[in-house]
Amino acid sequence: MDGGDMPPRRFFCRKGEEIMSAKLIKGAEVAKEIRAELKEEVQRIKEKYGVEPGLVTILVGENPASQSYVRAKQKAAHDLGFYSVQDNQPADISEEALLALIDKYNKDPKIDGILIQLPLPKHINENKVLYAIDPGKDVDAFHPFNVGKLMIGQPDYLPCTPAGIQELLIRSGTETSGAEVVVVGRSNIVGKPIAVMMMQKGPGANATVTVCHTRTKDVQFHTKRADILIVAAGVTEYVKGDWIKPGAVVIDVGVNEVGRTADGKRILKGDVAFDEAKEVASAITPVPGGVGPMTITMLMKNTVRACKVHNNIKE
Ligand SMILES: Nc1nc(=O)c2c([nH]1)NC[C@@H]1CN(c3ccc(C(=O)N[C@@H](CCC(=O)O)C(=O)O)cc3)C=[N+]21
Repeated sequence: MDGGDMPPRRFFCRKGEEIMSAKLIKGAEVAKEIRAELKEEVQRIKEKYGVEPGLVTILVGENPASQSYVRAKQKAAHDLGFYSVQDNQPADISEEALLALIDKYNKDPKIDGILIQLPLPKHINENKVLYAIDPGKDVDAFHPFNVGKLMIGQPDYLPCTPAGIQELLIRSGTETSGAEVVVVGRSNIVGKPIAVMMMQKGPGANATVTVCHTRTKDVQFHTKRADILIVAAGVTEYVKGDWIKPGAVVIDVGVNEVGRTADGKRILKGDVAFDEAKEVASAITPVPGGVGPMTITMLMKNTVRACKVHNNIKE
């Protein structure tokens, strides 16, 4: 699926210096490993304590991409043996009714994690909704309380996509301490939190971080200096091969649907021009099969953690 099992192509870049095609950081495989670990943990918790992690995913409206993400989250929760609820609401649900729904799940002892799929319809104030989630059930870690705790290096929950990225860096053996990390994108969901996480103390971090965004004067100047380049720009194939320092590790957070196959499957491309980048980087995440599956896995991990906290399970 991630097209990565071709023999490495070799070519010569500078005098006699052999460059190989980049190693693929296969998020889909790492995600599978972690889910297998989580599944065992869920089993153990069920047997020993008689409780199961409970996750509700709330989807407002009928955006096809959102539907497909929510389906993937539900499937993952089901596969791990969670108690999982899919709550679909019409696009014209009032903000008041949505807040009431959140309150219901805040009070539901079977529910450990509440995920409200973003984006929400325009008539609903996203901030108001995110504030309404009980921070202890905020498995996305989007509530300002959890954002604040992350900022001071005391997170209860890590935001899922940044957590997945950090896990991939750790498991691929990438040295982060003292590394020049360049993040392209400043969203609240990816760019800002991953920048904060990479500069904290601790494993998979201790980096020097630069954040580029739409008002950055010379993005390439920065990306060319990166030992680790994290791209969450939301623009298809934005970063070209010659923007990358030879030997850099490239994390592509983009998920851009560029079309559909004859049988209706989504054709996805990242925010990095993969074919060029893989000839320059030492390691790179593919799209699909890179960061995306890790995001969902970290959501599962947060939900298991929430279940343990809610049931006073200390192991
Ligand atoms: N409250 C909230 N939490 C989120 O975590 C959240 C959200 N809203 N809104 C949208 C974004 C996007 N997102 C993705 C998750 C998994 C894949 C994923 O698994 N992608 C697969 C491909 C899936 C496909 O084929 O469509 C892959 O990259 O291999 C992608 C994107 C979570 N988000």
